[in-house]
Amino acid sequence: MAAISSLAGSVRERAAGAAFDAGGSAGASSGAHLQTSAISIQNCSLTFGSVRVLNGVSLDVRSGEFMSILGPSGCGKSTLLRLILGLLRPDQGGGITLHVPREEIGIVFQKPVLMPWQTAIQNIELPLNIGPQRAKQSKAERRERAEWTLELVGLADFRNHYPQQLSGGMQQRIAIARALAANPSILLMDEPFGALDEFTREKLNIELLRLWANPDTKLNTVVMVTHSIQESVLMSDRIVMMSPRPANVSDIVQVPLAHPREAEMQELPAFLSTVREIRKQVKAL
Ligand SMILES: Nc1ncnc2c1ncn2[C@@H]1O[C@H](COP(=O)(O)OP(=O)(O)OP(=O)(O)O)[C@@H](O)[C@H]1O
Repeated sequence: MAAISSLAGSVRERAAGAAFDAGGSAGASSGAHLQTSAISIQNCSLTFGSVRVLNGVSLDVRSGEFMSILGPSGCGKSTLLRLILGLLRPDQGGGITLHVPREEIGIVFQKPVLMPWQTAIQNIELPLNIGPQRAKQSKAERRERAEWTLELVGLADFRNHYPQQLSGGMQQRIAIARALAANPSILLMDEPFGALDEFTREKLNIELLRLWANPDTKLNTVVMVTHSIQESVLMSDRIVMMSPRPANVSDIVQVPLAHPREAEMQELPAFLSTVREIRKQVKAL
């Protein structure tokens, strides 16, 4: 298995579904595989004590898409991910419909949350050993799966290193490998690259897109919370703009760029105009 940084050759063709015309009128041109729903959020509201956080949020995440969620700090983006995960329940509204089994949803947080006393490979294996995978796979199969994802994120040479012996970017790669080890079809990511320097961040942006497109993984749909407009445009098919709290979906922006994405695309007029459009909307919020 090649490391993710060299997987460009095995990228699954997403261009058919995501090659939108430069004018941005992509709604009708997206491929059929993007039209079925992976997650449906129907008119969900949520209040913490006296603070109303989400106010009638409705959103359909399409199967096969890369969706980013942008919005002001504290508006409820992480809360929305926790609703999808079933860690919170809406106190009003229709609810959340998952169109895949819950165990097919993986999560990556801003901080890698690795066990400092466990090596890279042990950290990846941990959820397999305590989660539903334990009953489904033998110890040897779980180890093999963990080794495979470690290789997938390009860190096979660091399998016996402890978290404190790894850089921040490497630790986040381990967290991504840990999420992928359970073979999710949907990955929820809460500011996964927010704590990284710009260079590492851009590198991991592209690596994640390669993983998403790699046909050897089951990963199909990604929902990523981010504070970076550039990152959201570089990576996403659609960007959900949330309003300030009590939050609602204020707009959904279709990104007029084809896949596979490359860092150099950030110089394209379509990239720059989308960033400008979103920046204008953020100012107006
Ligand atoms: N368990 C909780 N109990 C009470 N209030 C909470 C709880 N979790 C979140 N909140 C509040 O809900 C609001 C939304 O929080 P959330 O973390 O979802 O925002 P966010 O948009 O992800 O913020 P940021 O962009 O700064 O990470 C905040 O006002 C926060 O204080």
